[in-house]
Amino acid sequence: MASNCSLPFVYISGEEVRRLVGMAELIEEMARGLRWVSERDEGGVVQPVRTVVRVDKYCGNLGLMPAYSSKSDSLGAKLVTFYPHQIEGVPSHQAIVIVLDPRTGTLQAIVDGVEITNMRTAAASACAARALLQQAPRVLCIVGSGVQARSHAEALRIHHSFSEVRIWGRSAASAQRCADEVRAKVSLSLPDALRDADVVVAVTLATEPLIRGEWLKTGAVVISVGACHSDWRELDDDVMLNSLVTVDSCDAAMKESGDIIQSGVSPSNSQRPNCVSCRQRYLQKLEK
Ligand SMILES: NC(=O)C1=CN([C@@H]2O[C@H](COP(=O)(O)OP(=O)(O)OC[C@H]3O[C@@H](n4cnc5c(N)ncnc54)[C@H](O)[C@@H]3O)[C@@H](O)[C@H]2O)C=CC1
Ligand SMILES: O=C(O)C1=NCCCC1
Repeated sequence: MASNCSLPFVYISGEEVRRLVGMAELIEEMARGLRWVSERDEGGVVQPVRTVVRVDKYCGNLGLMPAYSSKSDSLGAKLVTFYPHQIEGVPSHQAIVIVLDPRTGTLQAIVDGVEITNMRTAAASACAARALLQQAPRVLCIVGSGVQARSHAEALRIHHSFSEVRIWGRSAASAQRCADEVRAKVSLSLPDALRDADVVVAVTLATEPLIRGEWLKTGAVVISVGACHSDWRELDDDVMLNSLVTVDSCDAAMKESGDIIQSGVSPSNSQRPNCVSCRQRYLQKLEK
């Protein structure tokens, strides 16, 4: 169902989102949006770090994510729940997005946010890979075999032709299903999956470090998507302390990224420029 014309606003389903938005186009939109965010005041984006309401009784979380962009003149908010202890048949992440008229504040649309979250997250990772890779990558390793594993396999192939895509999952059966769906190879051992990988995507709900620095190729680009809670981890201290750590928002990373908070990496340390705009300045400095 695309919309209900008897309502004063439209409802856009996940299927409709998928039909209306292509991944390649979304990657370009994300690149534009990330640039505006990095430009701070000049970019015209007002996007406070999200508020996360903990639903401790059920080990759940509710994220409230409002934003306004003056350049695209768009106003809205996403409400997202993430419940790491999955119940069979219930997605671990569920969301809706509301779109408001920026001139009046009137509700214009309610959009299913599940598909948006799946696609947008992977599109942002594809932008990061494109910006950070120094040369054409050969091997992609995806750690995790859920929804984000699938969307990342799609998004990262748009700008790169990998000769090998590997999937590792803690459940071999789930990794195999995911690998079959995305035309990848399943790896039963994590160190083997990571060996010589040029791009590594971490998309699990792990709460303890899974990926060790000693298993990574020097120069690998590691895209950390999970561990988006101060209590969660995916990367060990070796990875965090011996890498150039680049984030989209220093404020959000310092509040939410378990890998950054618990390893003690500081985005304010100028020797390790950690946000996209700091990195751009750093790269310019290197070129001089
Ligand atoms: N940074 C961002 O903007 C976003 C981050 N995420 C995060 O990405 C991660 C993946 O999300 P989805 O694919 O949607 O979730 P999902 O529930 O579809 O898949 C999660 C995967 O993690 C695996 N897993 C769970 N616990 C594990 C453990 N201890 N060790 C190894 N694997 C484990 C599961 O078996 C499953 O393969 C989550 O942490 C999620 O919160 C999701 C959306 C946006
Ligand atoms: O940005 C998002 O959307 C999410 N981030 C962290 C986990 C829930 C969804």
